[in-house]
Amino acid sequence: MEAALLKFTLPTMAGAVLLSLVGYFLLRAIYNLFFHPLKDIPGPKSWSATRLPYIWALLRGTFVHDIQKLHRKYGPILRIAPNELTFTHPSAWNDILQSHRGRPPFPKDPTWWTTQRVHTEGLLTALNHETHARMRKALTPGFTTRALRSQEPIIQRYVNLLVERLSEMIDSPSSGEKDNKGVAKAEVDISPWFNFVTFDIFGDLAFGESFHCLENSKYHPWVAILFHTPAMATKVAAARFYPWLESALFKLIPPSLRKMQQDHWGQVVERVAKRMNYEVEREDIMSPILRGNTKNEMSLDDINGSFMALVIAGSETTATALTGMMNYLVQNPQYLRKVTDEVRGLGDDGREITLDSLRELKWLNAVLTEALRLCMPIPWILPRRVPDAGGVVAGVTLPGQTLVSIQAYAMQRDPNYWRSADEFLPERWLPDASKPESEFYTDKREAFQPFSMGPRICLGIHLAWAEMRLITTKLLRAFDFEAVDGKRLEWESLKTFMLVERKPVVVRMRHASH
Ligand code: HEM
Repeated sequence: MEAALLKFTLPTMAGAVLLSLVGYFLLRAIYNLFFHPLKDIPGPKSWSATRLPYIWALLRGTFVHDIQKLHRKYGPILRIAPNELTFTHPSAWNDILQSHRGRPPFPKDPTWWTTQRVHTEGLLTALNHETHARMRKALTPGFTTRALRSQEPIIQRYVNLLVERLSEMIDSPSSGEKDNKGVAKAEVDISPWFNFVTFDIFGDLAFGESFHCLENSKYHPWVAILFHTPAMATKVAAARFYPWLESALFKLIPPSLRKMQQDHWGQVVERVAKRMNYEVEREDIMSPILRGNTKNEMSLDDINGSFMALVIAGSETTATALTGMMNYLVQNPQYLRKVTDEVRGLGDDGREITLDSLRELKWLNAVLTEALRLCMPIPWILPRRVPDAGGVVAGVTLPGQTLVSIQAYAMQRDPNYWRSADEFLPERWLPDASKPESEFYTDKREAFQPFSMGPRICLGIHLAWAEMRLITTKLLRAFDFEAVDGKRLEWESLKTFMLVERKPVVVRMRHASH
């Protein structure tokens, strides 16, 4: 009798729970569509009603491209979840990220930034405005143009090593070959080489020792782990939208990946401790922190947490921009010729090419800027949370707690702002392009903020420019580059998990013919 009752009640109860859940979701969806304060903001109904399409796009890595299509359809202000909007309106940069009349910028949304369980808070993950400002003040002296000058020999050393290693590849019987005129050549996937050089530079600048990626022609095991981090962080964030599911979803992350993360954190802590325990003769990023930290502005946890994030922020981004630039240059040989002629025109008197000599080169800066426009390394500025008092973005008054983000990739390719928006046209950044007679005169340059703005503007902007200019210049002076038929990469096909997916960019290289 009892068994029969159990048989009857269990399915009934399960059915009742399921029905209540469906009912709850249905009622929420109806509320979100017809009664929510954001109900009048344009956007697809399915995205406005529930967060499921958003999460699905995140997990598939198609988020940035899906949203780009939605912006084209619905305009620059778009509802992409019940309580979340995203913008391709240029004024969103200023409205969201700058301080206004004494109120700080909108804080980062904890869903994305709450420190993962294994490590401590740092500059990138600090949500509180005062904590962020304190850390930023302590870290900034290592990233000024003055600091960069004293760091230049380190950067030069690794860029020279990059050239040497690629040169060996052309001459090596295993990777190179001879063309029908007897000239040595090699087909090289250039993409990892940009990572090798930026990781090695950053390792030396931050921890006083290289990761030896260039020497070994492969990623340091620690660096390899970093490639999993953005995809994993995306999954963690997706799980956080349903807090009651979070623990269960965390368990889906493979234990091997969790262990990797813990090992990585352990290695950051070890490297930071090692660097803090010895004096270096040259200036690096850590020097000003150690010198200026007399009142303990940065605790050891703060330093560890900040350097953990800096390794990715400081290398993967620059490598993505360089990869994108090379991909577009080999597919557009007319611009490759122009910038190559320019950097080879710097002369060859045996003296080192200095960073200062590259600042004003117009084609060099134009191709890099155009690459940043089309291949934005951070395609989506992650959501900020409107404070309780509410706020205004792009002229729309928003209730407190609304999430707001900026679609940099979509904005930088929006035909409403850019002439021939999807085409690689570096001349739009030449000085003459700002004259009324130029076809690019109407380009909306304020829509382009590759390093963001406000108190959280990229800390490494000077270092990024220095690396991009020097690496491009030295490569183009040393080698002739060419596209390889059948191996062309379409940048638009790359997925995004916070950062842009990396795929081979195969180029044919020869020693420079001049
Ligand atoms: C082309 C290369 C780079 C691009 C396009 C880039 C872009 C950006 C953007 C858009 C942000 C703002 C993200 C946000 O607030 O959500 C940012 C922040 C940041 N970047 Fe970069 N970045 C680059 C290279 C670097 C380098 C080389 C470093 C350091 C070595 C660096 C360190 C940082 C740090 C620490 C932050 C956080 C700043 C803060 O919250 O105060 N970045 N970057």
